[in-house]
Amino acid sequence: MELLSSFAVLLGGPGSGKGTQCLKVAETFGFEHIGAGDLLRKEMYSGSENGDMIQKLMKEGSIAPSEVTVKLIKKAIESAENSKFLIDGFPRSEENRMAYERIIGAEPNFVLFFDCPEEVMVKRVLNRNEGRVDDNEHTVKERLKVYKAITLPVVNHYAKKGKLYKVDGTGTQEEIFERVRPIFTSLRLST
Ligand SMILES: Nc1ncnc2c1ncn2[C@@H]1O[C@H](COP(=O)(O)OP(=O)(O)OP(=O)(O)O)[C@@H](O)[C@H]1O
Ligand SMILES: O=c1ccn([C@@H]2O[C@H](COP(=O)(O)O)[C@@H](O)[C@H]2O)c(=O)[nH]1
Repeated sequence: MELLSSFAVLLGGPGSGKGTQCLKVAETFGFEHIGAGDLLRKEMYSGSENGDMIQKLMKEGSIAPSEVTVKLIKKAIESAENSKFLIDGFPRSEENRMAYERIIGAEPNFVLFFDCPEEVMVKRVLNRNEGRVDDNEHTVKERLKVYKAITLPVVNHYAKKGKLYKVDGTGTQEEIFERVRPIFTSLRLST
């Protein structure tokens, strides 16, 4: 897709801090932040025909069909004025990744992976207090199972390709951003 000049992906478990760090990167380095979960939540509340299906999957901690998520991401890329994108929380499965590569025709320049202990991630999710349908003890446990079985293979794929930057996801938001900042500074992605 010609609209993409730089394309970074942020992955990590539930509550690892992807969304929080994406906002800081977007503001500091001028990227367009595309949150896959945010797009799905918007679709869920829009009254679309997929709304009930998305809500059910989110409550279960499962992953939405690739065509649905890729279509939403494609639309967000096409309607953005920016050509530098941060994709937050996608691809979540090898199937997601392959669908994205087939439909959008692009691979990320690099991938940040937030490495965070489970107990820290669970605590953050349960304290989030944003009224999300998946911020409860049952769903976070299911999300962790999905993350380990289905998302970590994607992380390993990018590691094998030499595209993965592993970031310690513990500490304060500011401490984590000071680990993220040099990665974006040193890569000097095109504008
Ligand atoms: N370093 C941090 N220390 C304490 N709390 C944090 C930190 N980073 C983020 N949080 C808080 O933890 C919660 C989860 O963070 P965030 O939404 O960024 O994670 P995420 O990886 O995008 O999660 P999810 O995949 O569930 O959407 C939020 O309430 C956020 O404000
Ligand atoms: O690519 C994606 C991204 C998200 N989901 C579903 O949404 C929730 C919450 O996602 P966040 O990125 O943490 O906001 C996730 O557990 C999935 O149910 C998805 O299906 N595909």
